[in-house]
Amino acid sequence: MRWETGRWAGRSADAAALVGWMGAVSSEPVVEMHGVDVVRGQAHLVRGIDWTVGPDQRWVVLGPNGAGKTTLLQLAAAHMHPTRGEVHLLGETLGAVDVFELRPRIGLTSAALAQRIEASERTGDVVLSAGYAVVGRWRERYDVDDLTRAAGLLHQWGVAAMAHRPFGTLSEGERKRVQIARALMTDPELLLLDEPGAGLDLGGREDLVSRLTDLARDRGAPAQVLVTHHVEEIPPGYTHALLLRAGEVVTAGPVDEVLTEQALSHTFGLALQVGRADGRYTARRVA
Ligand SMILES: Nc1ncnc2c1ncn2[C@@H]1O[C@H](COP(=O)(O)OP(=O)(O)OP(=O)(O)O)[C@@H](O)[C@H]1O
Repeated sequence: MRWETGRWAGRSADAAALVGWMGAVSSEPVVEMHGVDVVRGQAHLVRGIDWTVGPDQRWVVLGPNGAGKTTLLQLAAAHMHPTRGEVHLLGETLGAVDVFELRPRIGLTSAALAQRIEASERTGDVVLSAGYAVVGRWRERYDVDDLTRAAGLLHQWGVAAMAHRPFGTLSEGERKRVQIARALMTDPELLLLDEPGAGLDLGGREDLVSRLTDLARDRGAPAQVLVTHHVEEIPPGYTHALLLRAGEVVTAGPVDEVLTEQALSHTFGLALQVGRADGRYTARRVA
């Protein structure tokens, strides 16, 4: 397999400039949802969703447990179809496109995906096998470009030293970074991160936020959507926010305009005091 551009590994200054120029030229939305409902039995998982993600935008999706965040991400990953409404991804329409052709263009990390990785799988293979959208090596063939790209991503995400170790022996923080490297392996146009900070200690979270900040600020990087429960996990460089409560959008737009005390308090159903320093947010209950 081959990739046309080496966005992440060993990119030259000329190539970086070219990618930046191409990003500026292509302003087509990567995600567009209109009036989207997902219904299971009597339950509305999400309702009336209107949402557009541009190619150079970085979105955080915030909301309490059960708000519908994972459902929204599953739609954006082409892993779920809407019950009503329209979902357009990378210029294609869900329901009128072969999702198996669409999915390699979208990088996804989620707890459900992580659970499918065998503990005995070698860490390097976890990243490498993303090119075939499989978990676990079998009889796929990889060329030197594949190996170079996987090695570059393992290095970029600080897990190169563990490439030969079984995935199950890695710490939670290391596993999270390996999953992001895997999600980037196919050079996706859209990167979806479902709670990448879950289960990390303070050091692990800070390390992840700092790496995600670098990725957010990389002009050649894909559009990004990060789901979290915690404003502390929002990497500086994220441009937009969508607040979700009981399956409905509370508000969505530029991050500074959306993350107000009023909107966050309504979203989480408790009075919150919100702080911001050096591009990072904090929130705590009003005493
Ligand atoms: N198949 C289903 N049938 C009925 N209800 C469902 C189904 N799948 C999910 N739900 C419900 O839909 C709601 C939204 O679920 P979703 O996983 O999208 O929320 P979430 O915001 O990601 O939650 P969390 O933060 O806890 O992960 C939840 O109340 C969940 O119980």
